[in-house]
Amino acid sequence: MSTQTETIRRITVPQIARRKGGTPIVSLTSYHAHTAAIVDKYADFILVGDSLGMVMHGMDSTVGVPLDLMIMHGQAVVRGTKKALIVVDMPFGTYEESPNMAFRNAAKIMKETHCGAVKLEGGARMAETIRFLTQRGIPVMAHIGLTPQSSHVMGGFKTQGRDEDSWPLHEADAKAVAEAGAFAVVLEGMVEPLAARITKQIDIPTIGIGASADCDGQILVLEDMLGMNPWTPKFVKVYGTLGPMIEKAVSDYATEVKDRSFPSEDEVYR
Ligand SMILES: Nc1nc(=O)c2c([nH]1)NC[C@@H]1CN(c3ccc(C(=O)N[C@@H](CCC(=O)O)C(=O)O)cc3)CN21
Ligand SMILES: CC(C)C(=O)C(=O)O
Ligand SMILES: [Mg+2]
Repeated sequence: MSTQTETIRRITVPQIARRKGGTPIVSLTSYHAHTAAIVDKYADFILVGDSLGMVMHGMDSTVGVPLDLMIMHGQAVVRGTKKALIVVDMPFGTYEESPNMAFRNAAKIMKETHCGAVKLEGGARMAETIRFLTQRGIPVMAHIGLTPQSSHVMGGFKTQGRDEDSWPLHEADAKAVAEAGAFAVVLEGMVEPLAARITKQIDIPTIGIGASADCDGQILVLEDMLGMNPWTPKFVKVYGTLGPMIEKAVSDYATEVKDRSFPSEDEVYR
């Protein structure tokens, strides 16, 4: 059980906010208790991302992810960790309609998972909601640039800011979420110079994914950097080879079952 005191012992929202311009903030996603326990040793915050719909459940976008699924994975990650701040993504359709709706669903996520903050997608258009939530006790991480929940409007997962004429809009989004009280903002899938500019223009930490090394922190999807994802966008650096390792283990097992070398003396009861 995660008690209130344990929650306070974790890295806090103000501690993350104070990292602006300091040592880069380390973050990864996690959806699973045991892997989150490993990530917890190194990450400042862990995101239970709605990318779990695609990674864990084979969906082709994040649009179909239900709130209850986010809550179940959020609970798993909170149970498996003790140090990192846990941030849970609000899934599509649970916050856009009104600040009231957003508060109701964000409060449900926080009460049922004991996470420390929520994240939602959108810039200027979500500013009123971000202010409403933070003023009522719910810390909000914002997310601008490539916002996967809007992929149907954008026509896919498209890098943002390729046309310099669009930069003022992205800069206005960043300023609007900072001004509204977001404690940090994810900059996803935008050209490097735009992400670097935004990082200088606002006083909350920027967390980059497919953005810039000048961001105040970086995040990747854990399974992508572990080498478990068959498709990897350009911004992913693959640090591990879990896909091939799983394949080797499963194929060795299949061979040994068929030739009856598993189970051996060591794995049976006498
Ligand atoms: N496993 C996983 N990793 C992620 O980073 C991730 C998800 N899932 N699901 C939600 C979103 C979707 N994301 C994506 C998915 C694909 C591209 C992609 O294919 N990008 C192209 C660039 C296209 C362009 O430049 O317009 C690429 O080639 O990298 C980018 C972000 C990031 N998020
Ligand atoms: C990629 C990160 C920022 C995210 O929103 C997710 O994993 O859902
Ligand atoms: Mg997400």
